[in-house]
Amino acid sequence: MKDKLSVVKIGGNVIEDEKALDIFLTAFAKLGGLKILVHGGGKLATQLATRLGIESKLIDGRRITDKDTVDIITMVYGGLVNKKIVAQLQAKNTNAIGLSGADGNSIHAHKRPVKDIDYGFVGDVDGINSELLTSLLSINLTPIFCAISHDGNGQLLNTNADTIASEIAIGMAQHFETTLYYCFEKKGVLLDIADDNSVVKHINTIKYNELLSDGIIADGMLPKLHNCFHALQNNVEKVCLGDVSMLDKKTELFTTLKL
Ligand SMILES: Nc1ncnc2c1ncn2[C@@H]1O[C@H](COP(=O)(O)OP(=O)(O)O)[C@@H](O)[C@H]1O
Ligand SMILES: CC(=O)N[C@@H](CCC(=O)OP(=O)(O)O)C(=O)O
Repeated sequence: MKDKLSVVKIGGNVIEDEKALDIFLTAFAKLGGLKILVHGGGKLATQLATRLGIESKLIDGRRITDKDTVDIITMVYGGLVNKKIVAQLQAKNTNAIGLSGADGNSIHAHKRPVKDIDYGFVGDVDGINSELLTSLLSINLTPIFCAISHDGNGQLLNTNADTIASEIAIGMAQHFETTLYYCFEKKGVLLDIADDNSVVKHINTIKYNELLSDGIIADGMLPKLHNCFHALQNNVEKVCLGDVSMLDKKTELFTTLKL
């Protein structure tokens, strides 16, 4: 029998709100068993870029990452957001260790090839160092990942945090019975985006295709669910989407995805 592992991705709107972040980190600290946290911080990167007079360009939610932008995301994701989360978890008695994909060669990627669009320094993940993560977990450290990978030739690469979370879950699924949680500000996948309680509780492949063709899934939810099914197709046991009460088991109202 494999041990259980939870890989949790925290959404951008939760990171931005100090109170919501504190509530989330309290729930994450209390979560039993082995766990890994993944965060982005896209909106904060856009805000810093604006303050520095650098324009942000996103296509379908993916950031065009030129040389200046890779510096900004390193400062914001790898620095500010990652270290704040680690410090706050230490205060909640969780021995967290902050990592980018370059640290311990934990997430290896290659620069996305230019097709119609040149995304610049954006990485598509080749694989994760599951042995390193297993060792860290075995000495009671909780890895906290930002949305940065590396190419092995000295280049840091920007990688969407939802993708980092699903790739970590896939890589770890060979060692652990892995559940992937996407924790954001909504209660789950909603049938009606204006109705917070219209949660679709169970989604399988057939339901997923129905929701897609009915146009119920839009914006950030499109790549998120793509990542979810990619994880399920690659040995991840279960994927759940919901707000913080999903994590501290205070509600049954969240979305569970299975193939
Ligand atoms: N059917 C849906 N149910 C829930 N959220 C949806 C749906 N369709 C689109 N969304 C949007 O997807 C967003 C979550 O994706 P994203 O903006 O990438 O956030 P995150 O930072 O949490 O990854 C929600 O804030 C919501 O506005
Ligand atoms: C390539 C790419 O688009 N990377 C994302 C990484 C951050 C992220 O995913 O943040 P959220 O989860 O808060 O949206 C970006 O720079 O916006």
